[in-house]
Amino acid sequence: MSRTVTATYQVFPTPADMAAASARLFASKIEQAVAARGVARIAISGGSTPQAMFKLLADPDGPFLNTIPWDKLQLYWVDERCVAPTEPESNYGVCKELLLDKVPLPAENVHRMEGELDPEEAASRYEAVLRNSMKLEGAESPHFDLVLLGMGPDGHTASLFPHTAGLDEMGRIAIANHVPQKDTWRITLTWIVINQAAEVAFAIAGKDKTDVLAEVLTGERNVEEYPSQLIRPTNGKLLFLLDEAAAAKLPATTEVFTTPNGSRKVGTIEI
Ligand SMILES: O=C(O)[C@H](O)[C@@H](O)[C@H](O)[C@H](O)COP(=O)(O)O
Repeated sequence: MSRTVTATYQVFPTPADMAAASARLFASKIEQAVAARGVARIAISGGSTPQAMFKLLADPDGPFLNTIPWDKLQLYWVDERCVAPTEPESNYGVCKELLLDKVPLPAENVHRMEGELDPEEAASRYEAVLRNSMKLEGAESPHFDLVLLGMGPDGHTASLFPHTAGLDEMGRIAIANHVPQKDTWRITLTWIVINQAAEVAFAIAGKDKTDVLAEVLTGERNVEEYPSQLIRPTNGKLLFLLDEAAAAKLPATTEVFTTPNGSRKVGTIEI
């Protein structure tokens, strides 16, 4: 029996409630990390799910913009499409529009993957960015305080898609991964690096994720088919922030916990 970890899942009524929980987690991890070490290192994913969180973090009337110590945050990406930062598919470009252009996060604290470059060159350069910014030596691995992930309806996370070579990369920090399903290349952190984080949180919403999430969390282990199953933090916490739709086929939650916006359901699963 290989190593298992306890995944905690918190279920919120709507995608907006789940996004609010993601924003609270983002802010609280920064506060905790800065209190402990004077700096917070967070890696974020792209796609559509994080966009509501970006808007909440940047909201001038919200609880985050003027309370997060932005100058103490070092922001990284989990993955990037191989496009220029000005393209609509760019994970960095979307985050820049919705968040970076609206918050006082110093430009030198923003570490984007250079999707406009040759994929392998971009991956190598990103490894150097991580090594330099985290002052890594030798074979030291990056340690993020938080890695925020999404999950595709095919069970991929980051840009680790089913049956792609990236799933077998164990010795690198960041790689170029060819994704035949999309006839494209992506730049992505490896699952080995993601699992070194102090906390990994999936933010997942929508009925198109119901079946795949149930497979990932309660089905047979099949990481080639469901790469999200590779995410089992070595010493960290694994959290799933879900809306009711995405969580519909998970075991009924066992407890209720309260948030600023009311009580929420929580469950745990060994994976
Ligand atoms: O570059 C990306 O697209 C993401 O990093 C990817 O892994 C994303 O998290 C999932 O595809 C879910 O995407 P949605 O949030 O759009 O469902």
